[in-house]
Amino acid sequence: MKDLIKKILFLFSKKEKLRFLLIFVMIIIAAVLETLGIGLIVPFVEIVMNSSSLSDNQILMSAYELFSFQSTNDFLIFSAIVLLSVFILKNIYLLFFQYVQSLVILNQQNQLSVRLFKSYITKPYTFHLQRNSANLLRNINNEVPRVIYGIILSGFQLLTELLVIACIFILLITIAPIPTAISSITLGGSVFLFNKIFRKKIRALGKESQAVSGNMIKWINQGLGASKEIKVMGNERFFVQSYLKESLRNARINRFRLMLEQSPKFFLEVMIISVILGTLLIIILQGKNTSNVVSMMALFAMAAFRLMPSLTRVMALVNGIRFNRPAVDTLYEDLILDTHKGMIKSEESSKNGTETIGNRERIYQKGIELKNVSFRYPEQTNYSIKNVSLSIPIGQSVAFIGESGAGKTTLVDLILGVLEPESGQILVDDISINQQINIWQRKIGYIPQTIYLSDDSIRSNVAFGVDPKNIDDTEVWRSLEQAKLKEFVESLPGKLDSFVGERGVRLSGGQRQRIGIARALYNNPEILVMDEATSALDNETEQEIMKAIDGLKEEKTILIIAHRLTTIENCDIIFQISKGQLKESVYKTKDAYSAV
Ligand SMILES: Nc1ncnc2c1ncn2[C@@H]1O[C@H](COP(=O)(O)OP(=O)(O)OP(=O)(O)O)[C@@H](O)[C@H]1O
Repeated sequence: MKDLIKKILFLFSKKEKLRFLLIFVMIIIAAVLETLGIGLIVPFVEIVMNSSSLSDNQILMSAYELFSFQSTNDFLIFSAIVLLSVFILKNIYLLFFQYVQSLVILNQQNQLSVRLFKSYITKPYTFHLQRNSANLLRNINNEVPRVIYGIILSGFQLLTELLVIACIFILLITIAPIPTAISSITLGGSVFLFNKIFRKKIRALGKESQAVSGNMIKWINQGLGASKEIKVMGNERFFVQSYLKESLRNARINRFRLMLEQSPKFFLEVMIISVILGTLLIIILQGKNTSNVVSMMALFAMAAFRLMPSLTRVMALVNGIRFNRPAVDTLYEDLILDTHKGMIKSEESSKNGTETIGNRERIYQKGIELKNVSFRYPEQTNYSIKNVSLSIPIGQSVAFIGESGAGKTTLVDLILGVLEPESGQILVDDISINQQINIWQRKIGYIPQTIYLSDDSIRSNVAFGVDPKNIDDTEVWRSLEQAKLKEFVESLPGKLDSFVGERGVRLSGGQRQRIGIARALYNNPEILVMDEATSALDNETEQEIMKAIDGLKEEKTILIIAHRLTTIENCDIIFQISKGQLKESVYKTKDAYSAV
């Protein structure tokens, strides 16, 4: 419990917590108004049924005298107006409360989802290598609402119900201490036992439900994501069956959960009836007179009538909170990791703050230098890069070659700064890239092996992640021309506005690759990094693009990972990588040689 509260408090800022406190206060006022409304009906009905009861009620009598009513009927009309006004005010308040509650709750849900998305998108690349995107999607879309509704809102409702129960308990214990004490112990004990028996099961179900909902998204993602391969292989059935299996697990969990939600009601009814009967027997055995017994009976029956739904709700809410508990753990773990990382990052940037700002417009002059760099992927024992030292002078074009799995992509990812070396240093113009990561990455145009295209226009795919109102069409056309795609785009009826389809399905493999190249060139980067970017192209197109890239050689530093010798024939330096190590360096131009 303490741990749960600590984690919840961590998830929200001080301002957000205050907003929740406001909701809680408003819930209590709503409960008081609800009770007041019901409470006022009883004396009103009493006066209607029997006007002489007016003189028995001190409060009513003083109101009667204060306003100097002439007859009971006048007083009745007045009471009816008061009662109606209380109900109108109460309902206006409740409407207002519902509005504030949905405003705060939905806003909080929104804020937490955005915070989580931001945290995922800014996490190190290694985080994404280890986590399945289906689970991240589930956390943002399903787990956040589970925390907001299943924990926060349920928590407030639980507190309100406990408050009501406490009030009724105080009332009962002052009127009939012994029967109340005995019945409370019996009832409380059995509720405690019931909870103890099912506590672990509910928590386990909550955890399982979390895993299952992630798996369900995963199977849909995989099935729809590889629809072509699946069609060709004809194994649609496997994916449908795998989804069905998870979906059935989900149904079983929900069936269990619903049973556990419903069963307290039946369990409590039996318990309350036994307690009332037991209490009556105690009262009778205590030898009190019959009229006293009848009024006690009425009191206990009324209390039971009010307590029953409250207790049922308390148990259902406690179960719900337990079921949804794993969602808090997941968000907490993902966000606390982010906070620590964020703290390190902000410390680093403040340390180098002056340098970072001062060099925003800097142009690299010397080169990139790797000093004894080693790297291992998380949870791996083998090093993917071992003790690599090399220099890349600015303005040179460099090729990385080597067998499949040699470590070329890993080495380039280290230079890009998306992976961090376990040991060694990567310097650009004698400064570690860690200390200038934002500036460094802004200077790079990167073309990966597989280009991710969004279901958007060619314009937005080339100027990827740029606000549409800031996109410069001249630059888009310029980069399309450099990527040898201008003619094709000009031939399309929609030109730059043409949509490429999900993951670019409306384009050929080569066209997709060239959009990727245009994207990397859009910002006119100083450094161009190509990871087998032309491997999907036919020889002729590749030659054409490489010619265009060669044309950029004067102004850019170019890093290319390539398999085909034709791709690298014009490079100044060739680094051969083998089993994570630098096996050979070939310097083809005098310039490159002297610069190293
Ligand atoms: N996310 C990862 N987790 C664990 N090991 C990885 C991961 N990515 C790559 N590796 C391993 O690191 C080594 C180097 O991989 P890398 O992708 O850098 O090779 P490569 O030379 O680019 O190969 P290719 O030419 O086939 O693309 C390989 O042994 C690979 O299995």
